[in-house]
Order: sequence, then structure tokens, then C-alpha cells
Amino acid sequence: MEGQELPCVLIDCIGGKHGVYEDHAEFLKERFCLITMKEYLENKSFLGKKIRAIYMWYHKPVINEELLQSLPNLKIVASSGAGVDHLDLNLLSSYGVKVSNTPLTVSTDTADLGMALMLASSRRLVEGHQMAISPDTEYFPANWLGAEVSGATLGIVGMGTIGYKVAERAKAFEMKILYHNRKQRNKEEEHAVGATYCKKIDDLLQQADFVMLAVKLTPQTHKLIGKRELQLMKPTAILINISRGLVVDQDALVEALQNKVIKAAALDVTYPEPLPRDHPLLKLKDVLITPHIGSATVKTRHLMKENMTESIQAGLAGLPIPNEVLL
Ligand SMILES: O=CC(=O)O
Repeated sequence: MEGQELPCVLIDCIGGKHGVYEDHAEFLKERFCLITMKEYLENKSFLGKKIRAIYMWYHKPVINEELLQSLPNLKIVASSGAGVDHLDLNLLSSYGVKVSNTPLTVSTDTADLGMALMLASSRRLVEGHQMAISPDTEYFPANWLGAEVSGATLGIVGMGTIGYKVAERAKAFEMKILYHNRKQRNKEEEHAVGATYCKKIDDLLQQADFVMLAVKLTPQTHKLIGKRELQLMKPTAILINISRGLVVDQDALVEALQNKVIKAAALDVTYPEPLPRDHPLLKLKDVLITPHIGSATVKTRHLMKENMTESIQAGLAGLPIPNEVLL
């Protein structure tokens, strides 16, 4: 690359709680001229014309029409993760900007986390830990009861890449697997993991001991699980959400948990994130919340960075973009 000008790529910032990891930034700097939002805002008219791609790490920087108008040479937005509900795809397309994501990279870890949430909530791991480390050493594990995962019925809502990986894992736990897809049934995959298709989500909700949400957030899945759906679930059932908070009507979930309509919930996603500290979900004993960490492992985040880099390079070279998100 010596002697050649590196393409300018906008990032939010480096380091801190939300920025691009320092070692990722080093990798990126060998390939791109990185411009942080702060640098861009200080010299908008000059840098705006130079920026050709946005490396959008966990939804940052926020892209709106004002930003798009000031980046006349923007060709591609590489977004980390699978979901693209934080992007206005129509708006980007109207500016001729392509979009990529990293769906395959995140699926294994997200499915692993789904299993971890299912096991942790059913076996009450967080409560158990609190008890084990409490000053009161006179606790009685003999009266400690959870729900069994092995052999139980798992209902997967959304058998996409992540949902399928959850099913593969659940098979090893000898679970009975039900699934519901809004659009298509995949008989081959279904057969491979021994899953049963439920045309109606209601059938799945009524039978499952664990309901795992792995759908994309779209207008059709917005608050897909509300009061009616929660009431269909067994009073012993546990709801696990590894998709997006807005797939669940959170007020209805709080009410269902308070009234023991369902047993428990394990959520990697909520709305907003994080929840306000006085939110009722944070006060309920049968709720386990993780801070949206589906893909948060060293290996996956590293692969995401590589995928995003490849997409930017392909987009700028006019080549087919790996993981291009089409409208
Ligand atoms: O939430 C994470 C993702 O969309 O991959």
C-alpha cells in the first residue's frame, strides 16, 4: 500500500465503552485512513468529501440524512452484527449507499448464549451464586429446585441461522424441538435437527417449556410476544430473548411475570438498552438480563472486524460485497 492513499473510513471513536477496540483500530489503520466522528465534525467540509465508507461498530456512528448529505462520496456502510433494524435501508439506498452486515459470524456465539440463558435461568444460576457467596453459610441446597432442560420442549421462534444453531445444540440436550417461522418452512433443516414445524405460533407457545426468540426485528415481529401470547404459555415456561427487545411487549412481560402467568424470563436484549435503573424488570427475581452480549467473544468480534473490512474493500473496488444487505 506504500505510496498509495488509503481510503477514508468514518468510525465513531476508538476505545472506551462503545468505541472500536484499540487492536481492531490498529488492524484497520493498516488498510484505511480512519476518521473519528470528532475529527470529522471539526473539519466537516474537507473530510466529508474524503469519506468513502462507514465502519459502523455496534450502531455507531448514528447515520441520519444530515450525515448522508455531507458525505457525497460515501459508497458503503459496513454494519457489525446481524440485525440491521438500526439502519434506514431505504434512505441509504436513495443515496446510492450499499450496506453489509456479519450474520454468519455472530450466529454460533448468539446460539451459545441462548443455551447459556436457558440453562442459567432454568437452574437459577445467578440466585445460586448469590446464595453461595452470601455471608449466610447456612443455606440449604437440599430445597433448591430448578427446571430440567434435558428432555424438555423448546420452542424456537425464528429458525434462521441463529435459530437453527440453537436447535442443533438443543438436540444434544435431547430436547423436543418445535419451531415457528412466519414465512418459510425448511423441511431439510427440520429433519436434520429433528424439529417439528408449528404453522401457528400459538401451538408452539402452548406446548413449549422454553420459548426462545431468534427472529429479526421487522414491523411484523414488533411486539410479536404480547399479553395474549404470554397467556398462551405454560405457567412453568421460561421466555428467552436473543433477538431484539422490541420483539416482546415489555409491559406485558412485566405483568405476566408479576402475576405468575409464566415462570421466568432470560433476556439478552431489552428496550431501551440499558434499562432505566428503576425499571420493574430489574426488580423481579425470576428475570435474568445480560447486556446484549450475543456475539461478545474475542474470536467472533475479531471475525466481524475482518468481515466488515472485506465488505468495505469489495464495496470500494466495485466488487460483489460479502454479506450485502439487500432491500
Ligand atoms: O445484536 C447483535 C446482532 O445483530 O448481531
